[in-house]
Amino acid sequence: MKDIFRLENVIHQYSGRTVLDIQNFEVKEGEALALLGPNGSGKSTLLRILAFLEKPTKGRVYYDGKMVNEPSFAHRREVTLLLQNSPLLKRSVEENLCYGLKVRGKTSNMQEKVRTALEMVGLNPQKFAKRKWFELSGGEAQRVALASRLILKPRVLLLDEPTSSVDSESAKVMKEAILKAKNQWGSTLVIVSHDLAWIYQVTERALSLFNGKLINHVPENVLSGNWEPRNGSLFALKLSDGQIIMGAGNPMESSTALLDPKDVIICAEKPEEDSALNALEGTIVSMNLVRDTGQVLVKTLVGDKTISSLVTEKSMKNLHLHPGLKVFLHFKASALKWLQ
Ligand SMILES: Nc1ncnc2c1ncn2[C@@H]1O[C@H](COP(=O)(O)OP(=O)(O)OP(=O)(O)O)[C@@H](O)[C@H]1O
Repeated sequence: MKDIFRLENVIHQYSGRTVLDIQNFEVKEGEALALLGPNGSGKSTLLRILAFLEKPTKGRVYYDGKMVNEPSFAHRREVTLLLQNSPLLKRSVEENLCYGLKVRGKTSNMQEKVRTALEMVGLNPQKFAKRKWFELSGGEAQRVALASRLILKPRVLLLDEPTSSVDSESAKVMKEAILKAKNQWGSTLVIVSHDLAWIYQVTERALSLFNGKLINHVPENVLSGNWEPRNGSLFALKLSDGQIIMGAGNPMESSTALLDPKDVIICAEKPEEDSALNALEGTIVSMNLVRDTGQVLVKTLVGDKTISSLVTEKSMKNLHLHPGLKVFLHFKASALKWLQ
């Protein structure tokens, strides 16, 4: 598969403050990529750069193998962005859907295309085509916004928190519509979402952003705070409930550690005391099946931190894990990796 996007040494700043710093980043044509990361880590900024709505302060952006200096109409008509609450035109549903086609001069068979696009997002065309923008629920409005992108059969569909303010039925229908676009037309998908269960059902690869940097392909635990030196090469981070996380290594200037969820083991009982091993007591707050892997991403609240662990479905059943359950998280101090 060829690269549809390639970014090289991209830096983006607002008022002199660097919010993105990406050395290399590629998106393959036809793939579905998840962009994860905490609030303010730069995900939306990266999507706006990919949508050619912003030009990075420094660095090179390649689209379809060619470096883009000044984005043209041709770029923008192939790449479309859907936001959390994408505004609709103050017109009927049908007119909203036709707008993009008209701008692109694709005015043949518009009625037919409107019908297909509405059906794709689970809205009955007879019921919805003539409705005004204010005669829709939040979920329906977002589905219309998605349909108005899908009708264009976009080469690239960028989605920024597409389901965060919709009902679960709309989220399910939107997932199916997006997958159809990928499977039928080969649309490339880049999706930002905090809904891990939803995003893992749509995407096949995930990258995480932290402080504007791409750090990993799995949802990492980011443990930041005041790491204090302890005996030997151990450092300690005190949590709000008095428990302490121990990390081994040399944090230097950095005060942020990454912990792979695969390295965090869930135990029902308190493990034996060992300074090189962490054993933290917490309460499970959520559990999501990770698509195709047979693993479950379990989030546990420990003091003021939420720590994710990946467990197999089998051990989930053996341990009778469920939200609300008190558990112990077990991981080696050496499992922490320091972000420089
Ligand atoms: N137009 C802007 N002007 C100034 N600062 C901005 C602008 N847009 C974003 N920022 C800042 O850039 C940083 C990255 O923001 P961005 O919205 O890309 O993060 P995000 O990961 O999408 O966050 P969230 O998940 O909360 O939407 C933040 O510190 C934000 O305040």
